[in-house]
Amino acid sequence: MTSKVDIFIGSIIHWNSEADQIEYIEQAAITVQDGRITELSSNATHISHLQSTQSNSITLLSSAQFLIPGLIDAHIHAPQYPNLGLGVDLPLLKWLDKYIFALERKFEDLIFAKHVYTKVVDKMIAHGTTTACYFGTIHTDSCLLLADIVQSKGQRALVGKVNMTVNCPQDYGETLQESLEETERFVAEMKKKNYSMVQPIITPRFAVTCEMATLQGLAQIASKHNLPIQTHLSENSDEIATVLKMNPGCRTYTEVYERAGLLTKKTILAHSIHLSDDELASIQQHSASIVHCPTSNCFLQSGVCDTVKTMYRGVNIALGTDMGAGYSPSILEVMRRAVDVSSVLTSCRKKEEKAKSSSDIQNQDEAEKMSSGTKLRPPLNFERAFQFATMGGATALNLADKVGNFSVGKQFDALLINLDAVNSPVDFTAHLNVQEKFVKFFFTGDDRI
Ligand SMILES: Nc1nc2[nH]cnc2c(=O)[nH]1
Repeated sequence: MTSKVDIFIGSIIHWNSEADQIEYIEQAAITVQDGRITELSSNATHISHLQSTQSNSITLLSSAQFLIPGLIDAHIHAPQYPNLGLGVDLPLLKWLDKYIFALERKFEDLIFAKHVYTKVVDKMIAHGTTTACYFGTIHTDSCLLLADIVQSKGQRALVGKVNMTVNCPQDYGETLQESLEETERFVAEMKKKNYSMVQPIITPRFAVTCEMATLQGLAQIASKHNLPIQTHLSENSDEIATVLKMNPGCRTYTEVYERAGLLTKKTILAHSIHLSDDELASIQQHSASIVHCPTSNCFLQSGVCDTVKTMYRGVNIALGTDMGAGYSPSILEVMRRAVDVSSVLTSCRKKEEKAKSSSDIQNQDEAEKMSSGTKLRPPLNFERAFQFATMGGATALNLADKVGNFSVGKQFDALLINLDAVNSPVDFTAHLNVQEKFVKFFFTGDDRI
């Protein structure tokens, strides 16, 4: 029996990993068999011989349309969705105490959990997130329910049961034994479900709410089942101070995770803002990834992650909404913010350099030369932000053989963008080339009321 072949002809944009650059193809043909890409051609004419075969369906994209890979949100708290946009008044630790722990506690109730989790997964899919890495809560059964909902809606995801054993509110926390036993139960139940799209991920919340014994116990479970790990790292200065006080033998926050055995090539470190060069080197040596969450970092006044430096240190970067910190369920919005915060960081650095060199050498002309010299790298560009949201995310989530771009052999995991759709923020004009179409899509947000 021959299987059905689908062919899509038109403009595509994706990250070409071999060339390490974005690829804009004006007239591509993607051939898909049983959900997998079997051919990608930049010259659509060669597929004419297939058109007569009955089992083929051919989709011709209009000049206003193009395909991009599905977007990847590598850090999102599903239970915090009801808090989206609320609680802008407090920094991280106070924000968790005031808004988040009380909300997450409610997910013991499976009816409430089903209501929120159905809405959040629908919302993510509506924003083009075809793959997500979710934090749940400490409640094993509601995390299993989240996995059921994700699978039933056809999203690809990693789902984590959160662990927190110290510095917890009275009514939202676990003992060390409960935490490890419930994690084993979560993993066992997920294995039984054997979902095609959803996998478990080990999830120590962060080193403020997990003492070394918890971190080590979870690292052992991850190693035993060969599972990925997600946690938060170096998001906020009070958080870092607390972690270092709790672990006096460690010089840095990253070292706490390293000593626990939590840094692996399947480890995803959300935020990772205030890292020293040594910490970046250690993350790079373990081939762990970081998740940049600029909307959340602005919202909680956490600081600015230097993505350009992180990238040049050889660390893989993904993007995350970090919902319900922040204000947006959209990875497209996160891409734009990543570009914005990097531009601001670069211009501040330029100013600092200029001030430093003018006070150093007391010579305005020299100062001018130095400030625009080679020391400073250019800020993040939109194409690299797109790489973070696609291949960067796929690499972080250990899914680079399945999603992230349109390489042959991967799943056909794609978004059809139509600039001419009803209520499109773009006034589409036919003369746009494929690159201009992409730039319009990238930068043209629209908040009409
Ligand atoms: N942004 C954010 N940071 C955290 N660090 C520990 N828990 C959280 C959380 O829920 N959100």
